[in-house]
Amino acid sequence: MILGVIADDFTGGTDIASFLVKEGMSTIQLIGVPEASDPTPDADAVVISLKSRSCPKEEAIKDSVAAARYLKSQGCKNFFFKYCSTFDSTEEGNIGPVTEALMKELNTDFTIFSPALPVNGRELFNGYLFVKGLPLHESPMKSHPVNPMHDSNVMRLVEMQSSIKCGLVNDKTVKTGSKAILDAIAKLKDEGYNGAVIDAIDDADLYTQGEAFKDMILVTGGSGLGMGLAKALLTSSQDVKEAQNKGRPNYEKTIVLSGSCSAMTNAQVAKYKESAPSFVVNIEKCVISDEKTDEYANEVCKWAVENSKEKAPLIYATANPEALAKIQKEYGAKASSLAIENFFYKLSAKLKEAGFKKFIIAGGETSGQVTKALKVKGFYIGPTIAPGVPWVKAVNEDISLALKSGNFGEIDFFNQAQGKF
Ligand SMILES: Nc1ncnc2c1ncn2[C@@H]1O[C@H](COP(=O)(O)OP(=O)(O)OP(=O)(O)O)[C@@H](O)[C@H]1O
Ligand SMILES: O=C(O)[C@@H](O)C(=O)CO
Repeated sequence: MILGVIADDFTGGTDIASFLVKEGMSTIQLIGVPEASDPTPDADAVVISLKSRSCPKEEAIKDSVAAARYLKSQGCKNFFFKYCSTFDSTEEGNIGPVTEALMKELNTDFTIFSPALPVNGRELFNGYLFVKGLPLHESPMKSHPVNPMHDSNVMRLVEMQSSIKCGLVNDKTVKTGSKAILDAIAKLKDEGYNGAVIDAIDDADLYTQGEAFKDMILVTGGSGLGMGLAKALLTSSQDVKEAQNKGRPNYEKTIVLSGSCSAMTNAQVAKYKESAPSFVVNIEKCVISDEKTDEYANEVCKWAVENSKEKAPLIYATANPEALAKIQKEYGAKASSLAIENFFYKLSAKLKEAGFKKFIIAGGETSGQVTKALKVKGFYIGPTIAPGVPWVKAVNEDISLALKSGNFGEIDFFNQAQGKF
């Protein structure tokens, strides 16, 4: 194994995995930490996807350290803690605490924070994160249902969450080259820093970062750095098609499930509804009780079977910021999001029983629930649908999935995913 990745959610895991595969690294993604007795994964890169992004820091630390220990036991020397390119972690978030715990576990005294993903509009300049040209706290991320972002300064976010003293390597230094980056880090270390945010405004910056950090035991960041690191770590050129083969999708009964309320998913849902059968989830029916949710999931599954024609039917809870604020006021933010997640969990198990084999899912948490319900243990990473969204094929079931991060993909994504790959 060349690289071990600990991803804090499912779509985040498939996102980085797709960039690794695109550089020619054969990659397998595992759901949660495997048992020691499970077969050793045979791939250049192993991505362990957790569901730790929004959970209390103690739980996130426990799961992330367990993942690091497993990777270590498989001979891994290069570790990557993958979180969202929009940081998705408020003052109370766990990126800082998990990073500190991983540094301790891996016995290293310095790491870097590099969330940028320019191909999807997430750029870092002077330590400030921008989303499609807007500072993070002014972007649609300000009204995220679980992690609303109110600060765009990544150094400040890291220091608010942890005891890491976090400096900056700015874009001017990155553009000077990998040696300049390492010199800047040596200087920061002398000044007592044990972490640094690294700017990147384009892919070239990320390849330079990969070159600089290929010998760093632990790096943290988004899938952009994964691309840079994969290129730097691979010693010979690889056959990308070959690396993607095991993850190519089957062509069977397909369903689209959307539990993301991101701006892009709202637009994608609106577009897809124009030409495909669609069903909007009634939150009221999901908050009453587990039993009622189960009954409701049966009803919705029946609708999906009856409406499974040429185009895959869409079932969505996706709401715009105003509608979401109203729901959250009425039922509570946590209670409503958990109720929707529980609904998608129940529904997907029923859809599988009803013969659906291809799942296109929007939203990281939602993908986590669906994957769990489908009893998928891991995936082979296949061809890319949009930057950061590959088709993946379950290692233990005849099921293909496209797990889309909330804001990823173009407006016609749900149609594109149903094309030929
Ligand atoms: N109508 C709704 N009312 C309340 N909560 C909702 C509604 N629709 C979705 N949610 C909740 O919002 C959350 C969306 O998170 P999810 O991770 O699935 O999407 P995302 O944050 O846009 O994606 P990503 O993490 O990949 O960027 C989930 O917990 C989901 O249950
Ligand atoms: O980094 C990203 O933007 C995505 O992989 C993600 O983590 C969103 O859930």
